Amino acid sequence: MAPAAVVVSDRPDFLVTAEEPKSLQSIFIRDEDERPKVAYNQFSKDIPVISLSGIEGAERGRVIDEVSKACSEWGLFQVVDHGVPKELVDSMTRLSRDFFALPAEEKLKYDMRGGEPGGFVVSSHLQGESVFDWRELCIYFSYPLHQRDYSRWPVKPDGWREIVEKYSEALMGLACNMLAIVSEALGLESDAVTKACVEMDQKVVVNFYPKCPEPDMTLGLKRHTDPVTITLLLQDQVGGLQATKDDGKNWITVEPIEGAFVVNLGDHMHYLSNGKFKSADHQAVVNSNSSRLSIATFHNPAPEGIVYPLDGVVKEAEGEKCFMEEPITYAQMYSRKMSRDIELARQKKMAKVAEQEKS
Ligand SMILES: O=C(O)CCC(=O)C(=O)O
Ligand SMILES: [Fe+2]
Repeated sequence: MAPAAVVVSDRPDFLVTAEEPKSLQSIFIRDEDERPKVAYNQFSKDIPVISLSGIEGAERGRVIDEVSKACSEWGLFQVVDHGVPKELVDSMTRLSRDFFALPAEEKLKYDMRGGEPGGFVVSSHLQGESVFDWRELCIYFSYPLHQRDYSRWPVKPDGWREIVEKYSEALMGLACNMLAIVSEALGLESDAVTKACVEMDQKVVVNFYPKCPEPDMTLGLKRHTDPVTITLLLQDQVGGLQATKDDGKNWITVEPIEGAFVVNLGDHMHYLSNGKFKSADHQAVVNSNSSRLSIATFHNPAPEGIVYPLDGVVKEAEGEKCFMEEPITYAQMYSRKMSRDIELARQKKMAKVAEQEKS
């Protein structure tokens, strides 16, 4: 039964109904070149798995070397022995699943389609998408603390709010530790990246990908790079996160590792490193056997934070050039990226219409 909510866009209210759909609505069908090329459960071991055990002591040098290599090649790696308590991760996962199992009416109390800061939405919180993603999501704007708006934090299931608070704090700690390692991997002081972020902003995005009737025709989350500095992603054991390091020619499915976080560098980090470190190029695929849960925790600078290669990264004496013409703010970087994405999608759609009219 459809919920009694005011539909303010053509975005569907929810994906999961009592009756599972037998086929995909056309709004979810991707062009052939965007569809999955590798199975959701054909796992690859190419993405490095790095143990953080001993990073405050004798192991720091090893971790820096491994992170440096992974960031130059993929902008992506997994970490284990990261110190985030297992019970916290387990509670966060269980309560997240419980949230998506709530009736649509309950989830839609936090409907984000009117542009509200946080809550529930289907497909994406971004405007202007021409094809929808096969996902439901719940977003928590968690940092800076003085901007936290608890009226957008779901009260159900019981106890989730408190767990999200603890989880977001633990992940802010891990993100700062990882950014210290990344700074050192660039040959800089450990606080170089966090200083460039001024005041760190954090968003916890809980992604739920229901079973999909025609998973080969669609994506759970289209190909993208995260705009942020660093993302910490927790995924369940189903599989579906895919990455490419050669502009989409070859894709791999990241092997789910119990209790690990996938660490993703975003565009901001790519710019700070003068392109030495990649912004991970990735997507999420879905399947018809089981639903999947992932929790992406994004960390980025304040809107006025400066996007420009960090002092000391560009080795001019070695003939290296700065690859940005001028510093811009993070807000500018973000809005340019969004307009570029929308423009590319528009051009693609027009080319497709022109092609159809010819034939
Ligand atoms: O679900 C996943 O594995 C990927 C999620 C992701 O890339 C994102 O939320 O930006
Ligand atoms: Fe992402």
